[in-house]
Amino acid sequence: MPPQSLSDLKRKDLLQSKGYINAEWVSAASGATFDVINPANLEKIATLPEMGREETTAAIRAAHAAFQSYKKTSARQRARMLRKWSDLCLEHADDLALILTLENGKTLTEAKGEVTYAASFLEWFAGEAERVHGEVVPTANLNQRVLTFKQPLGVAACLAPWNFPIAMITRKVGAALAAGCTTVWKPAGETPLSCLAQAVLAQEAGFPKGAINVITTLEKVAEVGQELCESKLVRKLSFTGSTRVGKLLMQQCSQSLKKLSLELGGNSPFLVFDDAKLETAVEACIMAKFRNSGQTCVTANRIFVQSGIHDEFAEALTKRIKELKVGPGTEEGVFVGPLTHDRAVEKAMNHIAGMFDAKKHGGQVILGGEPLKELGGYFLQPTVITNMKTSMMTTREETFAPVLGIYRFDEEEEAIDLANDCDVGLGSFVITENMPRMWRVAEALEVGMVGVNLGLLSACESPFGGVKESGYGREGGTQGIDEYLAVKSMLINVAN
Ligand SMILES: NC(=O)c1ccc[n+]([C@@H]2O[C@H](COP(=O)([O-])OP(=O)(O)OC[C@H]3O[C@@H](n4cnc5c(N)ncnc54)[C@H](O)[C@@H]3O)[C@@H](O)[C@H]2O)c1
Ligand SMILES: O=CCCC(=O)O
Repeated sequence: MPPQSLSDLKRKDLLQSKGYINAEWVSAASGATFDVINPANLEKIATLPEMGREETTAAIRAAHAAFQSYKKTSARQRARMLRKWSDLCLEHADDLALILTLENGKTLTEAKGEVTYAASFLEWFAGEAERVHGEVVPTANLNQRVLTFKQPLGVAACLAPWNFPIAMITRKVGAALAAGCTTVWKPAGETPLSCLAQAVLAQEAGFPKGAINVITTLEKVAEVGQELCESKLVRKLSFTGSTRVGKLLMQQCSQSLKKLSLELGGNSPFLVFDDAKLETAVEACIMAKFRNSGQTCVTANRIFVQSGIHDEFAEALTKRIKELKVGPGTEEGVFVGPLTHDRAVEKAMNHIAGMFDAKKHGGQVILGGEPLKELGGYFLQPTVITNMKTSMMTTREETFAPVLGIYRFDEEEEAIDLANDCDVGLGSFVITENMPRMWRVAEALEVGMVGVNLGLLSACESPFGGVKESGYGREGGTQGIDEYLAVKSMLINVAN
């Protein structure tokens, strides 16, 4: 039987119930706490300090003090610590996955996949650390030489979301520490435990006192966020989460003109053309839609299907979705776990049956459409709606749930226009066997990432990020580390 509760952890010290500041596990000065809830059964699994401005300031100061010596470490030293941290993640993958499943809801299989994904960023940035270099630039003035080098920005605030709490923290922190920055982490209040477990492993990997600090908060998130944005000691802020909060953080960072990376909401189009292989289209759609129960920033949100394959695709997809088992992530065979919090269920139900609902506008719910209250947690039936119209709410806003709406189109240009008629542009998927079309469509889509004949856009080697209101900056890839570095140029007089 798979592990079921936190008492099944093999390494008990991975479960921490305090914040982490300057290499010490600390409570909130006020003594306030908040509870972490298992979304599969709504039971309390932990109680953590409700930290605010005071603890955030202390964490920033600790990171700033640590930066003075950490910035002088060699890239090789930093790479070795990152590699060790990566190895520790893989060694304790079962425990990390269990913590993740219990606080986020995703299945143990997916959680293990996320741990491997998280570790891959640490290994990737270990390599990148040693490849940071400047250039010698030819000059018109022969009495001068110009060269550049790159230096760490300073303290980096890393704000992780609840949908991928382990991988999003390593994607940010791995790059920051590789670059020579020190860090303050702010996990989402729903899922702080897996970040704290990562802090335990990072500490074990040898990162010095103050290089890693973790602030835990649920109710005081606005206060903590504001302090991280406004502090002049913080030189970089990286946030993954909603566009609403991303805009707020950008405003708050304007006073200190911090460098920002914002990986915000998406509304990924999934385009199936008549020439697609049916099985490829169905399997890619299952992955793109049902990974993490639809709570992924690149989740396929608008499924555009060409008329010639539309009915066959809708039928095959619905048949396949009926096979997906819904239940707690710790149960064997489950493919779709609960949503992570009650707001997610509410939002999805609004998209299906709210004021601007799909049903009212002529959508046909051909599968699901209701919460699964009898399961005891934040569960929703996997839902398929056909006859989708652009007037519906889910056309404009990502649903972030296992709700799949299918739109019909006739021409390639029409599909591109529909896909681009959107304020955000993060992920996209194109299913076609026609190579010239693949290029045409990929180049025309206003997004940061395109998946062709697959349903997953996640790889540490590939730059991850968006355009439009999906934010800016890239994480992972060769670009990821540059977000934490400043280029300095040096002009040298070589005249005799
Ligand atoms: N891009 C992503 O990976 C991602 C992640 C989470 C949510 N979302 C989108 O956002 C929608 C709403 O989700 P939600 O209800 O959790 O969103 P939200 O806007 O309430 O919060 C999003 C995240 O921002 C943090 N946050 C909230 N207010 C903050 C503040 N003032 N300062 C600093 N951090 C703050 C929260 O801890 C949370 O992690 C989802 O349905 C989805 O569309 C996207
Ligand atoms: O949801 C945000 C990140 C998902 C991913 O990296 O695949």
